[in-house]
Amino acid sequence: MLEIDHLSILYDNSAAVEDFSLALAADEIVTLVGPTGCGKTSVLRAVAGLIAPSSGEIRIGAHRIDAKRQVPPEKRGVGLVFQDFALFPHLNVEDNIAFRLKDRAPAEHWLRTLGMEKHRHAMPDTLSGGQKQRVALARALAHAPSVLLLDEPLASLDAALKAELRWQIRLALKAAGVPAIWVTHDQTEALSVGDRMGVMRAGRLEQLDSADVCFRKPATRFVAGFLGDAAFVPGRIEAQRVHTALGDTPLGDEAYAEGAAVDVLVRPDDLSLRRATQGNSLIEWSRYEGETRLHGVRLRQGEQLLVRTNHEDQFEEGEAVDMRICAGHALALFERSAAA
Ligand SMILES: Nc1ncnc2c1ncn2[C@@H]1O[C@H](COP(=O)(O)OP(=O)(O)OP(=O)(O)O)[C@@H](O)[C@H]1O
Repeated sequence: MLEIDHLSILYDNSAAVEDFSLALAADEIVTLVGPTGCGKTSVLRAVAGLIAPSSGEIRIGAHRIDAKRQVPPEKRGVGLVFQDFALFPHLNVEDNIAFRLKDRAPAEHWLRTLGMEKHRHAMPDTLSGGQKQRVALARALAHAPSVLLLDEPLASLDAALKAELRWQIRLALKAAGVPAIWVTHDQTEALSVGDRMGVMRAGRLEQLDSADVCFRKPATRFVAGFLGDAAFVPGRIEAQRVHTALGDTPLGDEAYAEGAAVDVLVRPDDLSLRRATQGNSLIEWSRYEGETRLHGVRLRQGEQLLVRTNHEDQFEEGEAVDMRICAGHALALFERSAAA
């Protein structure tokens, strides 16, 4: 059990984390994302016991930690997995995993579960990055932590390995039933492996929700833009629909007065393109992405929007097109007066 209650962390009187609250459910994985320097690692360091809270309280099982009451890191039952693996270079794989364990059965279990059985006698410097991270994870889980903290665990691995390993890590955490905070710079990772995700900005948690809610209904324009390409198209509420120059879309469950002026969050896959000599836009550029193509499309009134289409939809630079909102779901709305 981990509860973080109104945590603030100051370094030299400068706030790195402000009023941060998070309670993890029994086997819940929460990913933490945000721009560099927003305070993600500081939250983990405070939970691990490497720094003290300046104010607020952290509860880990029966331990209560605040500015005045500290609990040494080794007594907290917190497991750590870092980007740089932090394996003991002089111990082989199985001894790394079983380090300081009286009963080696959990080490054996996680060695096998994470597919490292045939490497049990290998030394760390003979392993690939992905294998090292499996060993680090196996070691952390073999010690039965009450909570696991992962700080950029996949940052030093290549893209294909990242995609495979992040899912293996999620499955292992779920099998272990251990709650975890998983810090990452990678939006795709944050969106795919967490039960919930927290988006931080300048020390504060700006949104804490499921990935789907954060992506589709971001609490702020910052969250909208941080999690993917985002354009804000002016719209007006009329007869329970949102009307824009690119067509109209259903109104969600937000309460907006008839006639209200809004900005509609439009992502590249919410738009479609159709060749039309008198269309509302011109193709400025197109980029092949494999399964899809990304197009920079300029409205005749001036603004450029990004549109993602199937790879079969090819357009020439300068070609006239009609750009329309094609999303079937309600798009997120922001008050027109809200500051960007
Ligand atoms: N030991 C320290 N002393 C002084 N300032 C620090 C210290 N550690 C971190 N900071 C500052 O606190 C802020 C938050 O840092 P932190 O490492 O928690 O951010 P982060 O979101 O993890 O960043 P990154 O994504 O780059 O790892 C930053 O402004 C950083 O410069």
